[in-house]
Amino acid sequence: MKEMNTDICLIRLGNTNIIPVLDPAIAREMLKRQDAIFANRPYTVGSHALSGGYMTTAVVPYNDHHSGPGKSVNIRTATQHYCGNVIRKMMFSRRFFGEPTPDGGPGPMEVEHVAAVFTALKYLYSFCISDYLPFLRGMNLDGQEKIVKDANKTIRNYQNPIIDDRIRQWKSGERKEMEDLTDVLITLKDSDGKPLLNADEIKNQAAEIMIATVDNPSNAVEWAMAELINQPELLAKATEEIDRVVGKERLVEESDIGSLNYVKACARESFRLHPMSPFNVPHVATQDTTVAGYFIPKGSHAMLSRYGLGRNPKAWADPLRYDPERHLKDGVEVVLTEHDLRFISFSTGRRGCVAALLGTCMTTMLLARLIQCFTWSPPGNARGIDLTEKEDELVLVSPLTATAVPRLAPHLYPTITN
Ligand code: HEM
Repeated sequence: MKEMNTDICLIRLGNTNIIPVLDPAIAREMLKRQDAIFANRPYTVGSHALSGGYMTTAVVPYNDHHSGPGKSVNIRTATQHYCGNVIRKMMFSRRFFGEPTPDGGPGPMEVEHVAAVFTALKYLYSFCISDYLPFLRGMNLDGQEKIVKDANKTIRNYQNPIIDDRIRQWKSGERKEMEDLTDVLITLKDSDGKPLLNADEIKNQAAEIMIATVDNPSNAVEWAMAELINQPELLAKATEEIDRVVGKERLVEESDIGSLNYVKACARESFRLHPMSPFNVPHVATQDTTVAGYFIPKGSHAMLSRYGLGRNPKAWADPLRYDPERHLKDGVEVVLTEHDLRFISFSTGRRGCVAALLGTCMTTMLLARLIQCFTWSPPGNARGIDLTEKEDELVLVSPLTATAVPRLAPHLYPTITN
């Protein structure tokens, strides 16, 4: 893929009639502005929002089993809801919708919100006949349109009232300070100083950000944990690195990420071997081009195989083996981006992910905290984790469940408030 003609301009297709596509220019501007908002705070966006996961308290209630044999934890719930918490905090200044469960776990409203986001994501990559024959739109021939519309409605039912209220606050002058990404979207201006986005556009962008954030980090961390629990010697190395860099007196912070090379190598290996989806989002060539000797006529749909690239034996020795150490080189910092496309994490180029830094922070922080905070083993009497993939998706066939025993002092497991 290195031979790719850089003049090629790729744009994105796929269920776009139903799921809005975030304009990358707006996204970049937004992320830039967001940095500025948080720069004046005593915390960075990362350390504030990223510590908002459930993994230390709610999913693994500390007092239940600190000195006991440990408790079974659904790691998929923890990783998916962590991502939901982080992006809701950044978008709407609130981690949760509704009330949590009595033990502090994700309550029914958040479960519904996050589930709807994952449903929308699942169908983003599906072949949908009306994407190719638009006159079929609205007929719900393959059932996908209704599923995605319902999911989209659920997402918006939670988000849109907050956005409407926020627009009202800005109009009435009640709100003057920017707090989060909703404020950024509302106050973006065009070159004439007029609001860049109307209410519907803001709602579309918010829905897109929610959809863009949650699947990759949560899936990569779930797979990394499954692989590491099955290879305890690798888990021990990651734990040793965290204890050496961070110690056991405080939690991993965003500022530690640069030094956690082994943990990042584990996450990077997870992106290589276990991508969230078999293909990158579809693109279309806007002009004739040649890639690796193959002529690609204008208008062709280009689907890069995430699965195929990451497991290509020409690029990776023993490609099916989970081996984080293949990414370690003396004196070189491990990153989760891969611009040579030997596998796809954030992709690259004009339509590559706009949030590689945030995605790296979320993934590394989540994985590092899970490893730092608990000693993990297979659940019950199981001898290992079943690494079978689901038949129609690349996720683990069943949500990863493992036994967790806290390994830090009790005061380091704070109760998270909104
Ligand atoms: C580990 C985390 C993440 C990974 C691995 C990831 C990966 C990707 C990939 C593979 C694409 C498609 C690129 C292409 O079409 O070639 C993409 C696009 C995108 N991502 Fe991410 N992403 C992550 C997190 C995020 C987050 C946190 C946000 C926003 C807050 C985000 C926003 C976007 C947007 C807006 C696009 C569309 C860009 C465009 O179409 O031009 N991503 N991401």
